[in-house]
Amino acid sequence: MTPSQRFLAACRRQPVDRTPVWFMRQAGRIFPEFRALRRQYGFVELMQHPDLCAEITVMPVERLGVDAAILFADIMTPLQPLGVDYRIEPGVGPVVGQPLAAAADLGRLRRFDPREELAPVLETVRLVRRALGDRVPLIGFAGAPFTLACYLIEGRPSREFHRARALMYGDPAFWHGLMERLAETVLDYLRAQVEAGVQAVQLFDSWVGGLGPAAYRRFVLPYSRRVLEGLGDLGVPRIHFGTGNAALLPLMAQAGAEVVGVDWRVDLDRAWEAIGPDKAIQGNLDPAALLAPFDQVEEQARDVLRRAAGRPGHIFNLGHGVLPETPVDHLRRLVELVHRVTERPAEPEPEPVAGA
Ligand SMILES: Cc1c2[nH]c(c1CCC(=O)O)Cc1[nH]c(c(CCC(=O)O)c1C)Cc1[nH]c(c(CCC(=O)O)c1C)Cc1[nH]c(c(C)c1CCC(=O)O)C2
Repeated sequence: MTPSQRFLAACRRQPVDRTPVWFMRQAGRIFPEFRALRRQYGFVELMQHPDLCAEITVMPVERLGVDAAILFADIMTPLQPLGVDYRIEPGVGPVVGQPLAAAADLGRLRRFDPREELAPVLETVRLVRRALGDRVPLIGFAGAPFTLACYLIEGRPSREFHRARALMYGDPAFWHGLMERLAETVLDYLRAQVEAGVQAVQLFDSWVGGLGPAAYRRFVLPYSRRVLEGLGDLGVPRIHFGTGNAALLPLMAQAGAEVVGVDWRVDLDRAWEAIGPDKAIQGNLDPAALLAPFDQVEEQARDVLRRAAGRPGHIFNLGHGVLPETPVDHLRRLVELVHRVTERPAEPEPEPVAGA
């Protein structure tokens, strides 16, 4: 098995020579070169430069030795052609110019072809595939309809997304109309990424943990399912990630992905029981552990691996994105540790059959 096959094999719960590892938010923020670029370009402007985005995407593969690259873009990227004006404010996050408040606002959302209006992102995919060759696969991604709806309604990051949740219960016609448009947009965008060459996709539902299971089932699951099932004919593994509420895991596992990404608030073995043995699992080291001395990182990482117990279908990752102040060297040593601890003897070559 070559390193290039490890990640995709684990997504399909096939045996691997070492547990594959990559980190959410590995592209950008932790590298000084990225911070220098950001002094030159606004985040949205940077998206118009496929050559630079490709370079940022490939950087963690070279520096950290991870088993997959993730496209450098943002969950907000497809919202601009949809007609939503936003900026990324350093230290805050996405800020939307005119948040949506009622069904009448849905008329502001445009229909668009991602192949045309997000051409620079798709060009980044093609450049990265060329640069990586068969070293490691490239993961594409999008924000899930719920998490995007939260930003569109609140207008900026919020701890609990009260306004979004209130509108969800109080104006279901608006809510379902918005979720339908977002599901359609995200599906079309992800299909375009796969056509351009991404080899797996991750749907980020970062803020979904603010909901309980009944609300999730009614207001969110149908739309995440529409996106994930709508990719089914393309044959690429689908990863479905959410944070904050382990009680949602059995429902998230029903949305149509092969892999469920779990945060650090649940033990990996318990999470695997919750999603079922027919799913692969991704996670779940606490990103804050990486700010501690490396012997603590090692202890926490070994605990995750012990709970995975060598079962096929574990992709090592953090429970959420890499924190910006994480020492790059800790990440590099963590990749090496996961590979070393999980190394399995190569499968013996089958004996040639005499006379065949
Ligand atoms: C909620 C969310 C966002 N963006 C994303 C999510 C889902 C994952 C998660 O929950 O962490 C996803 C994302 N954003 C970015 C990527 C690129 C690939 C990667 O490294 O994983 C990915 C996969 C680049 C980025 N997206 C952003 C940056 C920092 C931009 C800057 O330099 O100002 C990067 C590298 C901006 C952004 N974009 C967002 C926030 C909250 C912020 C600001 C805070 C931050 O730095 O994380 C929204």
